Amino acid sequence: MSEQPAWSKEEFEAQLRAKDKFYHIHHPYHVLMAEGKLDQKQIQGWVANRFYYQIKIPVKDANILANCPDRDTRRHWIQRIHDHDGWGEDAGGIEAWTRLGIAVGIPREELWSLEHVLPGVRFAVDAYVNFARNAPWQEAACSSLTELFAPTIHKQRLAGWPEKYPWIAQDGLKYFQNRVSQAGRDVIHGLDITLNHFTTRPQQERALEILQFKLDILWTMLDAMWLAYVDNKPPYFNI
Ligand SMILES: O=C(O)c1cc(C(=O)O)c2c(n1)C(=O)C(=O)c1cc(C(=O)O)[nH]c1-2
Repeated sequence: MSEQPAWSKEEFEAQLRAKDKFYHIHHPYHVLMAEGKLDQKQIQGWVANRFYYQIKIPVKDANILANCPDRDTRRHWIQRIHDHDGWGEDAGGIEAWTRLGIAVGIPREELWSLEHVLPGVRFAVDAYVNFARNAPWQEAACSSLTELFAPTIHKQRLAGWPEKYPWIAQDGLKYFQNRVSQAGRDVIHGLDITLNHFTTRPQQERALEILQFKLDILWTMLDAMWLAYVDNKPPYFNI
């Protein structure tokens, strides 16, 4: 069978964007969160587990930099590390997430101890870091494209939480505020790399698989949290 013709860049981008139906915004844990139906323990569980994702994102990006021989790309990509680790006066996203933790009632030391991180969440996040370490840098860049869908989810929290979770101090939501513009900027660069690197139809289909892999990571993190904090069945609960 002969190879299918490549999609145009517009069609390829549309195929990538069509993956939004698998975004974790549709996961039942997220749906409950958006509806204001999570209790404090369940919000805390999410914040404490997502912290592991937050601290690994710059490690993931450092792996992409380490694999990338193109200076111009590195000059752009390094911004992501500054966004999370902080730079100069800006304390960065990890610190903003720590403030979110404090706002939901998790002391800084407790959050940073990682004591609440579930094995399933750790495995999923580590799979993302390992992928970035081992894959060609363009594939790793492509895997960040779930950020196409992230501004919507951050805006949903900013719009809904003050009314649905009035016990969370407004200061805690700053992380989401910062990410709306940062994610928008990241996506322009990530999309540019992806649309120009994956040019044949099999390569474009490979890009869709990579994006699905990343969607699976985000979804699987929430599966682990659902079992632990909604079904009250954390690992070894029955021993
Ligand atoms: O809160 C979210 O739902 C969400 C999702 C994602 C994502 O889609 O990967 C990211 C973020 N937040 C985020 O804050 C963030 O910094 C980020 C970086 C990346 C990435 O893959 O490089 N994804 C995301």
